[in-house]
Amino acid sequence: MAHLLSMGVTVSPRTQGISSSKPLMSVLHPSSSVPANRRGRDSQIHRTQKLNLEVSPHRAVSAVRLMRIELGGAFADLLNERGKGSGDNEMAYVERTLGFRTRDLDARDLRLVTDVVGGTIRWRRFLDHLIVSLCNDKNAFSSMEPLLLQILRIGFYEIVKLNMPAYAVVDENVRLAKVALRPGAGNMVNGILRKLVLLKERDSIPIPKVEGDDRSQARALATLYSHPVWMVRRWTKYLGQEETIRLMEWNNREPSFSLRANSARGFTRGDLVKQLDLLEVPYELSLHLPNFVRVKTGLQAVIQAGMLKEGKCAVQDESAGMIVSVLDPQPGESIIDCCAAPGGKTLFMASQLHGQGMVSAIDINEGRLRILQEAAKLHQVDDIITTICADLRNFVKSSPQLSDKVLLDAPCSGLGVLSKRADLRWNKTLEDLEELKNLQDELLDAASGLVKPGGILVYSTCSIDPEENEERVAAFLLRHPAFGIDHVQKYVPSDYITERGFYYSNPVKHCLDGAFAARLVRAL
Ligand SMILES: C[S@@+](CC[C@H](N)C(=O)[O-])C[C@H]1O[C@@H](n2cnc3c(N)ncnc32)[C@H](O)[C@@H]1O
Repeated sequence: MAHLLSMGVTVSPRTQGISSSKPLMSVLHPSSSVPANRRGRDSQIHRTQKLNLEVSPHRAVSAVRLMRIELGGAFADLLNERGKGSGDNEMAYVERTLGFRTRDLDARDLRLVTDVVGGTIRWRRFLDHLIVSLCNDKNAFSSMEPLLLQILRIGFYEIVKLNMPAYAVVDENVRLAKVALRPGAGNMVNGILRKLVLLKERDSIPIPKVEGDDRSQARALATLYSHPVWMVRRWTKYLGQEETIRLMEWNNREPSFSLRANSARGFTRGDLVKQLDLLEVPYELSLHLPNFVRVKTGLQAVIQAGMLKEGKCAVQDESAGMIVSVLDPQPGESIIDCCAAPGGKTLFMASQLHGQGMVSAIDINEGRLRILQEAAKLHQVDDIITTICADLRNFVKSSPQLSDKVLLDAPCSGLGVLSKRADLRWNKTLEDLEELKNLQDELLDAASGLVKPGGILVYSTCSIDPEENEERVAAFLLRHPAFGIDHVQKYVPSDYITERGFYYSNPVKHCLDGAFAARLVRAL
């Protein structure tokens, strides 16, 4: 289940003359790869010879992970069991990339890697603004080699945002640059970081001023709160400047997570709470969903205790859980989940059928669908889930099957989950949004063809953008007069209901991910 949480990262490659398809090792150390047949035989000697006890492990691991994310389009996997929980896996990357290992990561190092990688990605625009401001030669930034840039970003983040002891941060990052690159790189890191420390001591870090016309203000806010300018402009238009700032502050906070006890395995919220107590993981009970608890810290302990792997619980935001509440699955019903993978909502819906009924889970992505199938077995709901790998738009043409309830959890911009998906803000463009809107319309048309007369169609997204939400529903209703809005008052708390009777969770107001759902009923 942990991979359901993977943070897909495809930050556009900052190529700087380096092809993103080249392995990182060949980029940094072209001659140091070890032939596969020698690796086993020499591994013990190799491990000891390459061990570097001077470099701080969390910084080496963070720098390499940031490189993988930015150059390789790798997955951040901030919560992935293999990515984060296993120091061995990380260390193999470090060794392949930097040419040495550090001592193994302990629990504190692992927490620091999560904080530093997530924070450095979130604050990238702001950190780069500071780095550019402090470079003597402005070209130095644009031509900076990728590893050096990541080391600088880490140092800046640790000093400015984590308020870590400044001179220790300088020393550690200088050492990393010297060992991983060359002495000259260490000197450069030393010069820039020391400048930053001085400015911080004098309280004169160069902060952009929010002034001038709308465009200049948006640019300054985008730097100050580290978001793309287009997002700031768009949100200012819909929400006003104050709310936009609050939203960006929310997106920059460390996210909290919710766990859903898997009732299909007979595991209750009471059982979950007992286990969390044993693991000393602090939690709050969800006010709205009986199977959910919120955890701010300690998710790693839950993962390491094997609770996700055993299918006892799943990580699922309450905002996503309430989309299932809007659909309101009942035992005996036939449900089609049109864009199902990796299956968070499919599994929750299936658990509510108590073994009676059927969920058909359709998705175009075979790999993600496989994750769903495995999770369904773990969660002991595989007997009532059928997976279908298809483009929904084609599936509907060939399928005569009509269902009681249809969920279309549409592909969307993800603008409601930027606090959890640290990198997402840098991957999305305004053009993506336009393309997505067309796809959402086509998928809505297709999904509506699967609803039986009197049946329910739920359209949902994890976006806070009205053009992906209310506007898509309004356009759909114009095209499909046989459908009407079914007010969600019976299904979610009133605080989450919009004027038009849709479900909407607002990150700033509800301290959850942003999500939207419309419940539409087909005339008899
Ligand atoms: C927002 S995600 C679904 C998340 C899922 N409902 C959950 O709760 O885990 C959107 C999904 O739509 C799928 N998708 C995109 N285009 C599709 C299409 N034309 N037909 C079917 N599935 C599609 C993607 O592969 C992706 O898995």
